[in-house]
Amino acid sequence: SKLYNNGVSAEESADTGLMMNYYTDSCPQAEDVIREQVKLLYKRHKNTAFSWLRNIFHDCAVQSCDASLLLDSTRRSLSEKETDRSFGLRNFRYLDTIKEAVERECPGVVSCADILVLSARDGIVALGGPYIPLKTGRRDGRRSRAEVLEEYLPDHNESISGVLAKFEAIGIDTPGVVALLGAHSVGRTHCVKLVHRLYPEVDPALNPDHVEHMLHKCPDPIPNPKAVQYVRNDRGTPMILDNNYYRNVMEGKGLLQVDHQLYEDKRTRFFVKKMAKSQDYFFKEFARAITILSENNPLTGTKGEIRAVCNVANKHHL
Ligand code: HEM
Ligand SMILES: [Ca+2]
Ligand SMILES: [Ca+2]
Repeated sequence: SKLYNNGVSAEESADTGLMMNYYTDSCPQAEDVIREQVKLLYKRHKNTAFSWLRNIFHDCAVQSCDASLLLDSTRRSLSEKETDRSFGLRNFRYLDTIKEAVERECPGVVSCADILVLSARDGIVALGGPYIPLKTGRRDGRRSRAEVLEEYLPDHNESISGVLAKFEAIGIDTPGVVALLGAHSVGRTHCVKLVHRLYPEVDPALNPDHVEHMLHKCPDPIPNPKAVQYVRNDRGTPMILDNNYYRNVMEGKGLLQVDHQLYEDKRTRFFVKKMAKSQDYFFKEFARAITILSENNPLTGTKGEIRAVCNVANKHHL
C-alpha cells in the first residue's frame, strides 16, 4: 500500500488512540518479548525495576508519555534526564536492551514510549506489586523537554498542595497521589536530597531511631555528589512494592519532605492510614493512578515517530 513519508502505510496511520494489545497484528510477540526481557534483567539487576517504575512518573507526568525522558542531550539542548529533577535516575541501558530485543522481532514497530510503560508494568509485578493491564499505541516524541520539567514534576521539598495540584492537572486525585507515592516503598534516596533534614539541626518530625540510621548513612552535611551515599526508602522491605511505606510515613520514617507531609496534611492523612491498613486498597488505588498516568496526553496516529533507538530521535524525515 502507499507509504507516507515516515514509512507508515495508510491503514496503519489511522489514529485509533491507545488500546489494549495495540501490537496484536503489527508485532504479536512484542509484549511477550518485553515481559521476558524484564524477567531476565530483573534477575540479574534487581534495582533496574526501581528505575522502570520511576521512569513512568518522570516521563508520563511531564507533558506526555512520549519517551522524552530517554533522549540524550544534543548540542542545542540539555535533556530531561540530565537536569537536577532527574537526579538518581539510572539503568537506562537496560531499556535499550529491551528495545534491541523487540527490534530483532519487529524492526521499527514498537515505540520506546510503550516499552517504557510496559517495562514499568512488568517491573511492578517483579517487585511484588499488582499486575496492571495497560494500553499501548503511544508514539515517541522528537524532543526532550527539560524547559518545562519544573512545571510538571514536583520537587522533593514541594508542599503537599503543590504536589496535589500538579497531579490533579493530569487527572490524578488525592487517593491516587497518595497511592503513587507508595512507589517509595522501594529503592533509595541519596544523601544530597536528605541532608537538609539532618543538618544543621535534625528535623524534629523524624523518628529518632531513623535519625540515627540516616546520620550513619549520611555523615557529611555536604555530601560529595559523586559519592554513592544513600538511605533506602523503606528499610523494612526495601525490595518489595508493598504498603510498608505508609507505616513508615506514620512513624516519622518518610525520607522526603513530601513523604512526611503526606501524613501531616488533613487531605492525605486519611488515605495514608487506609493504605497502611489495607494492601488491597493500596494496590487498587495504585493501579488506577498508574493507568491514568500512563495515558497522559500520548502521541498517537501519525504524531511523533517510532524511534529506532531510545536515546536519540530519528534523523529528520521530510
Ligand atoms: C511528589 C512526587 C515525587 C517526588 C518529589 C519524588 C522524589 C524522589 C526523589 C528525590 C528520589 C530519590 C532519588 C535519588 O536520590 O536517587 C525518588 C526516588 C524514587 N521515586 Fe520518587 N518522587 C515522587 C513521586 C514518585 C512517583 C509518582 C513514583 C512512581 C510511580 C516514584 C518512584 C520512585 C522510585 C521507584 C524511586 C527509587 C529510585 C531508585 O532507587 O533508583 N516517585 N523520588
Ligand atoms: Ca515525557
Ligand atoms: Ca517496601
